[in-house]
Amino acid sequence: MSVWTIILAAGQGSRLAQAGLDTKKQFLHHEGAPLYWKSVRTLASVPAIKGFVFVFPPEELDACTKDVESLSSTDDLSMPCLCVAGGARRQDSVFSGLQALPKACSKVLVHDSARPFASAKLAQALISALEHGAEAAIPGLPVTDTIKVIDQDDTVTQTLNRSELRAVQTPQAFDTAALIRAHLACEKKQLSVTDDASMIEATGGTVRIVPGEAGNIKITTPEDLSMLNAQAPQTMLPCVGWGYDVHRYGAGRPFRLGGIPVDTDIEVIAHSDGDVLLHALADALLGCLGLGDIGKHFPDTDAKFEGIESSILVNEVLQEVEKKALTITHVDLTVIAQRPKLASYRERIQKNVANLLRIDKSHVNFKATTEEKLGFTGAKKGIKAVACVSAMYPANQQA
Ligand SMILES: Nc1ccn([C@@H]2O[C@H](COP(=O)(O)OP(=O)(O)OP(=O)(O)O)[C@@H](O)[C@H]2O)c(=O)n1
Ligand SMILES: C[C@](O)(CO)[C@H](O)COP(=O)(O)O
Repeated sequence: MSVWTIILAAGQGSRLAQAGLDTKKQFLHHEGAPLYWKSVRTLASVPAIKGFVFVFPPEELDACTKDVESLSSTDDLSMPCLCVAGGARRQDSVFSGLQALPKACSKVLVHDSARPFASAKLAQALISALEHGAEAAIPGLPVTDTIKVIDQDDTVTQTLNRSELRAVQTPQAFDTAALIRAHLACEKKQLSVTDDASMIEATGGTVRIVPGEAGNIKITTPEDLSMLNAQAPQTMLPCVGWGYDVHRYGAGRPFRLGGIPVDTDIEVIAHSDGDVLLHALADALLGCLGLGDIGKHFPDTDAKFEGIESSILVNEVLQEVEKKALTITHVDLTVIAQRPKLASYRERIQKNVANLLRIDKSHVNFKATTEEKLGFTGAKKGIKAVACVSAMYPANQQA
């Protein structure tokens, strides 16, 4: 059985926008990734699931497609991820997703990215429920409030028998062909619905209920946002990484420090661009991550790093920082050189490193010193740099 999952992330989040939230809820940052990715991390562990189709707002499709590629490679997700543009209504977005499914996909889960806490066990139970011949299986919880029907004047017209009621959630599981048929039929009848199971019901199919999960809430209002933090209590622990690098002076690369070109006739011998400060910084970041050193990640025997800008190397290390949800808190950088004089570059280097690390410049300290004409720096044969990075990492993860 080939099961794919459609992750719906094309909504406008208008109820939260009205409450002043600038970012659409599916793109809120959560556990080091956009919220929509949380469900992928959960559902990818279900053996029957073979791929994902993401539905994004059309205006954000290109940027989101790149993000999905990068998240998928960071998480080593070994299954296909397709991205398509959604429509005005939820059901239009689902239909876009259905059209992107491969022919081999016999069953499909449709899931709101706004429900980030659905479990893999729930998805598995839904898939199993389909095996007994139903066109759809959906999670539902008994309602605990008494539900009244009202008219336009807010007058109660009926009290429903709550033992017959279920509050339904996503993911909802479907026989793919049946769901496509139901969508086409509802489109013809111009039927607007709030979930996909309603379409199966409207076209005479069978929808089974499996027990839903109390924690599987849909982030809809500002009150729900507090659940994001409540669900992920983050105890952060401190760590420190230290980096050191040396470059010899001689005919080679133009002098750069902290990503800034330095106006001097001194050149640096190097395989990369020879930015000794960014190399020390990259080593210190790798130190925090427990991932060795830049020699291991970017060997100077590899032609692809020849002449490479060191900020590119730092950016690659920063992807690891992101992956481990490390928060960089402070950076202290020291350059040791007899020449050139560097005092006038202090602010530019500080600002550039802060931009590179996406932290405030008040947390980047840059200083330069000499070794009183001693040693190889004193003899003006080369330059060295040391970097110290302080960071915080989530306690539930190795630094
Ligand atoms: N045109 C739409 C509308 C909704 N959704 C998705 O459907 C899920 C459930 O919808 P809802 O919670 O209503 O999200 P929004 O439509 O974004 O929120 P709002 O109704 O407040 O605008 C969300 O994951 C949302 O991204 C979608 O993909 N395409
Ligand atoms: C599909 C759903 O999550 C089931 O509860 C719900 O109907 C979506 O409704 P919304 O108004 O699009 O949030």
